[in-house]
Amino acid sequence: MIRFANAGVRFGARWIFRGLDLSVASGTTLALLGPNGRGKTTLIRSIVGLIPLSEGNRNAPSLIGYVPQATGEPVRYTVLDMVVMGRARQLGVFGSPSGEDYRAAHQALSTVGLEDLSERPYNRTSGGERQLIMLARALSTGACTIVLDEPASALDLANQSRLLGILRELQSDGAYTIVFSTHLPQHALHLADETMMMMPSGRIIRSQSAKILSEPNLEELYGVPIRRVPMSGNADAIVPLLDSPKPVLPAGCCRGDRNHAY
Ligand SMILES: Nc1ncnc2c1ncn2[C@@H]1O[C@H](COP(=O)(O)OP(=O)(O)OP(=O)(O)O)[C@@H](O)[C@H]1O
Repeated sequence: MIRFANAGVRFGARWIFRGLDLSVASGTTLALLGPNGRGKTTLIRSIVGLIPLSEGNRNAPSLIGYVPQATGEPVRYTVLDMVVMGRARQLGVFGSPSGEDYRAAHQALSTVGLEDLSERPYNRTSGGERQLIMLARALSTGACTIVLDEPASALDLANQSRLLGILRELQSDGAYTIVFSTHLPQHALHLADETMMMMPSGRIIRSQSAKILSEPNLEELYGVPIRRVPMSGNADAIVPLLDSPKPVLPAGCCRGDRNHAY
C-alpha cells in the first residue's frame, strides 16, 4: 500500500503538486499521465522517497523496485553489476554478492531478454537497453512494489510488448503494487486498474482507466485532438490526430537562412 495524505512538493516558490491524497492498494496498478514538465517524475520520485514531501505525509513500503527515467553512466560497472546492485537489501552493509544473488541477477536479465549483455560495460549500452537493465534490477530486488518512470520511452515495439508482458505477469501474481508514468495512454488502458491524470491546469483527476481515458479528458491533458478507436478483442487504441500546428522555425536554422553556405 502506498499512501500520501495532503501531500505537496515545491521547488522554490513553485508547487508541482499540493494537497494530494493518493492511495494505491496492494496488488493494484496505477498509471500516471501528464504533459511534459507537469510533475510525473517529481511525484514518482517522491513516492520512491528520493524527493521529500514539502508538506503532508507519505506512507510507502521500505523496499521499492524503482525504474528511473534516466540513469547516469557510472564507469567500470558491467550490466550484471548494475543488476546485482538491486540485491543490496539482501547483501547487508559489508556483504558481497553470493552465488544466489548472481543467479537472481542473471535470471532477471534473461526475463528482459538481455542475458547476452551481462559482461558488457553499462556505459556501452543503448538507451532502450538501459531501461530494460533497470527493469531487471528492479525485478531482482525482490520488492513487491514496483515504480517505473516512463519505462517504455526508449523501447522499440517488440520490447514495449515484452515490458507489458512482464508487468502483466507481475499483476497476475496478485502480490505486486505497480505505479508507472507514461506518455502512452494506450499502456495505461491496457495495464492499469486506475489512471491518474495531471492536467496542465493543475487539476489532478483519477478513476478507472477505461472510464477516465476518454477523448475529452485526453484532449484536455495533451491539448491535441485524440481518438479512441475500438479494436476487436482488445482494449481500444488511443491515437492522436496528427494535424500539427505550423511552427515558426528559428531564423538561424538552415531553412530560415537561404544564404547559409557550407
Ligand atoms: N530539482 C528541481 N528544481 C527545480 N525545478 C525542477 C526540479 N526538478 C524538476 N523541476 C521542474 O519541475 C517540473 C516538473 O518536472 P518533472 O520532471 O516532474 O516533469 P515530468 O512530468 O516528469 O516531465 P516529462 O514528461 O518531460 O518527463 C518541470 O517544470 C521541471 O523543470
